[in-house]
Amino acid sequence: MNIALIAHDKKKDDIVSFAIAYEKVLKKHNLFATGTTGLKISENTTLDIKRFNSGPLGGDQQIGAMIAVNNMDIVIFFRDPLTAQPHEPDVLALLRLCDVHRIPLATNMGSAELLIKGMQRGDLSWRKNKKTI
Ligand SMILES: O=C(CO)COP(=O)(O)O
Repeated sequence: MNIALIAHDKKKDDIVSFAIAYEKVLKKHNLFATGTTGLKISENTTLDIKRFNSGPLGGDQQIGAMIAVNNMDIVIFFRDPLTAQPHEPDVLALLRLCDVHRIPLATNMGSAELLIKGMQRGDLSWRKNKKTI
């Protein structure tokens, strides 16, 4: 599976904790991240991650482009609902594309855990028959 990991600054500690907790599972998949999120995860785990630009510099859009061509299977995006982001339109566009293309999306730790556990038990195997909309 291709999995995107993204977090706003106040949620970086959460995504690092998540990556550490699920490192063994995540290691078996192709991981992608926005710039700073990917850096923090790399510094704290042994995970191999393809890093895109930082979010405000287009990283959300780069991940969105993968979603648009049906090349992303899961998006884990710990967004900060209490802080205005300079690139809010990009954030909304990314969330919107997940819904357009029916890509499983988790925006907090609880839902991310459910997604990963579901993936482990095969709940997302329908993603193997990747069809565009
Ligand atoms: O801003 C982000 C998502 O909208 C995340 O970007 P960074 O991982 O570069 O901090």
